[in-house]
Amino acid sequence: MSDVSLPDVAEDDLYGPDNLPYGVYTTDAAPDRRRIGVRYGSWVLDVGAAAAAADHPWAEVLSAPSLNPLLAAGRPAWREVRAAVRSWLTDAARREQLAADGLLLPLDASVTLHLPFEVADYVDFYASEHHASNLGRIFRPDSEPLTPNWKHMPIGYHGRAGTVVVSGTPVKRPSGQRKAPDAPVPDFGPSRRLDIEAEVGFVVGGATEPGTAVPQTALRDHVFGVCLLNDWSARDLQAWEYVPLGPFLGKSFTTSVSAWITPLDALDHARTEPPARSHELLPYLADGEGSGVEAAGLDLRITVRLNGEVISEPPFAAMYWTAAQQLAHMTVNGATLRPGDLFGSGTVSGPEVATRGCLLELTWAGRDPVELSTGKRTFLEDGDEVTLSAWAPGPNGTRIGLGEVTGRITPAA
Ligand SMILES: O=C(O)/C=C/C(=O)CC(=O)CC(=O)O
Ligand SMILES: [Ca+2]
Ligand SMILES: [Mg+2]
Repeated sequence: MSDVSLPDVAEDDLYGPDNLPYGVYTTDAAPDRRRIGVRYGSWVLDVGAAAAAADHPWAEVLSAPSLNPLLAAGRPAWREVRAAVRSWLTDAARREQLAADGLLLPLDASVTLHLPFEVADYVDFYASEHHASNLGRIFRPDSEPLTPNWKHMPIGYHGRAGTVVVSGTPVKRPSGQRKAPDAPVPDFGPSRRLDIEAEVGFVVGGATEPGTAVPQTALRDHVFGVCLLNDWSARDLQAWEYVPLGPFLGKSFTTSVSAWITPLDALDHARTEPPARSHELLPYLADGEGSGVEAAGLDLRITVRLNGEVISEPPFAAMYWTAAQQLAHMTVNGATLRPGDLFGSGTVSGPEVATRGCLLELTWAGRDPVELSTGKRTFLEDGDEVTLSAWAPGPNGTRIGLGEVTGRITPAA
């Protein structure tokens, strides 16, 4: 008889057998040995060691210190590994054996989670009509809220892959050029308008050759899974620098992602129709019948907490552009994909105030502070902690947890 407590999950666990997200962890006993883990309830499976013990064909890829080799292996590998892990973890005797062998460990303080993949290229989109209209009104009050291109293509920019960090990493307040609208010249100093952006990140695998356009129908061949993403944004730096090339230093200092990557295959019950289109789309972006991709929208329910208090609940189902359209658009010019590419959805904002995904919108540029039990907030103060969490509908009324991404603001140097 083994003396380990039985690893099991309740039916309503956010991390049951229909979820099985991937992460990378170390233990206090082996702090230098990064391993790929699959989360099962409040347990983590050492999937490389479990696959090696089972002589699984993808054992070598699963024994890497990051998810990149698995991302490179492509969809057939993702499916085979997911099916194998599911079969191991839904077999109670096998689970008990894995725990007895030390391959299924409690997710406790002795386990440290790391950035699960090396980020190749990072792109951030701007796909919520509510967010884009609100930002247009705030940043460009004398123009139409949406630019003329907005409903014809998913607008995006290339971000800084090297500053993507895992949940829990402190976020140092950036310094830079700030210029108030009525000031004659800019000054330099710590951002006074530090903000969040609640987003969903899409993790890409399966490389392409230069010159290849990836159609929407290939979404599942290239999107391995989703994470939560906070695109920390210094609004004062951004407002002064962004004309005419777009966001730069105001967003490149830190981008935080959740430690667990939920496979796209775990989100089948969350698929939804995107909103109705008011403009006819070019064929490579057409949805519904024209695209061959049914229901590429996703019903993910996000919660934003500031110092533990809920300040917003952005609905991902309200996004105008889908991940399939974003993937098709970012490769339509023949740009390659690399394993580890990451694209952000853009800030997720719904139609109501309490569903807006950033403080700039929630407070209308500081005019209407958010009320916390500890006082009012316009933008973030040093010591503030922001946590995004989310879940999606799963089979039979269950919920699929998308983990959380958290970060605390530390003072500028
Ligand atoms: O409209 C602008 O000038 C700027 C918009 C953003 O800050 C958007 C951005 O990072 C994209 C997004 O998250 O939706
Ligand atoms: Ca953003
Ligand atoms: Mg960023």
